[in-house]
Amino acid sequence: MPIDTLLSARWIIPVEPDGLVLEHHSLGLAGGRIAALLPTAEARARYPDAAAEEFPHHALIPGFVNAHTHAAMSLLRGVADDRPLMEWLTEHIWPLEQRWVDEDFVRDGTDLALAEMIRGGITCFNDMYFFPEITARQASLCGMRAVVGLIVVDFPSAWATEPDEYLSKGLELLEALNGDPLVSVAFAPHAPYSVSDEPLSRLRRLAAELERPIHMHVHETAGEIEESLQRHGVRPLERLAALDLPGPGFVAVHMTQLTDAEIDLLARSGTSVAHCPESNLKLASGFCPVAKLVAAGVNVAIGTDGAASNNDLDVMGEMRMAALLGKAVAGDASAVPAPTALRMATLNGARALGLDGETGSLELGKAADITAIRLDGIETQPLYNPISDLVYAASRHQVTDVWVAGKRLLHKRELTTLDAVEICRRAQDWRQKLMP
Ligand SMILES: CSC[C@H]1O[C@@H](n2cnc3c(O)ncnc32)[C@H](O)[C@@H]1O
Ligand SMILES: [Zn+2]
Repeated sequence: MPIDTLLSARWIIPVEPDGLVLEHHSLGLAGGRIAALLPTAEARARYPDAAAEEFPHHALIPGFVNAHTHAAMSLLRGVADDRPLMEWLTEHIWPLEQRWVDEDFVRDGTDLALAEMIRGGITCFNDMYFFPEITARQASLCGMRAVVGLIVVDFPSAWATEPDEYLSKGLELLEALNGDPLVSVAFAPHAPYSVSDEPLSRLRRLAAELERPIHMHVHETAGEIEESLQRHGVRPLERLAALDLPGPGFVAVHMTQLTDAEIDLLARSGTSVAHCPESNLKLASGFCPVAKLVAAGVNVAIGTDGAASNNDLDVMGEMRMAALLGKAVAGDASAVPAPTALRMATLNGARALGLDGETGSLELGKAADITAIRLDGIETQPLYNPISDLVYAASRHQVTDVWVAGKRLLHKRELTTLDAVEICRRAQDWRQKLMP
């Protein structure tokens, strides 16, 4: 296919190979895919007919992958701050969800999250929430890449009443999305403490048969371990291992409580960890031992969690926090260096979701999921090393342009497929309803 678009930038950071920074290079796109990566002078001579765009002060990087979120919870941002997980969930969030969550809530909350994520350079998110068909529809309408969770939980909600119904509705969605180029599904049992063995075994069999990932909160707090020891006589991961859940398609979210033997189990099984440092800090859940996991060979990705426990959907911010916190927890300033943090926020997220053949790095043949970040402002001067600036100094406000599968969703900080004014108006309506 002939090159249709040439994006020329001061820096291109492909993420694979690790740490590489290319100066004055261009990406050639063809039909929404990366078809060329070469020095700009050569690219201009070779592809004179391509639509050319210059990014003279920018780095082009792979779009960020948000490996764990609850997009629609953006409408609950700030409703119950400064509480620990179980009090936050059982006394505030779950009652609000029982009262308010319906198709309209998920539509408007997802749109708000999509707008925030795109403006933050995110091109793919892994979601877990009620009414996943609405999340899938909204992601698809705006052109975002998404993995939508087929949720399973023992308690009833406005979406389904019991595990069998959650699973059968989920399978209907899987069928409806079959062949969708941007939106796919993962099985998403909520947590070990909220899903019983029987539905876990059933979804584990389905996930293997249908080759879909499993996405679950695991070992989020010390209280979760205590409760499992009392109820089941074993720690949650041991129970999940007995049910054969850990494996290359398993995405374990949080993982703040880990023994060395458990880290070994994660590494041996090929399980990915979705690290959500800001949510873990805000709920005082604990610290994920990222440096130990990386050293053991575990694929560590980065998630924001929902906006009700964070309170933003900013993967760049999480990437910086992951690098800083990783060093502090390890007691080693060389732990989680900047290129590792950038890889966690991009390619490792794609790998956790089984999408590393498609996205997560700027490599030939992959989808053109690209983020442009301007690095000539005061905040990133003088610039010695663009990867250092991206991780330790820059912020999401420097993101100017975002493409998913070659389609530009953000142009000079303006959303091209979402109506920002209408999204804010609807968010305000919800605020009025929830807290009149
Ligand atoms: C079954 S839909 C997802 C469910 O998860 C809740 N949730 C949001 N953040 C967290 C978290 O950090 N730990 C556990 N559960 C969380 C959300 O409110 C939905 O009810
Ligand atoms: Zn979560």
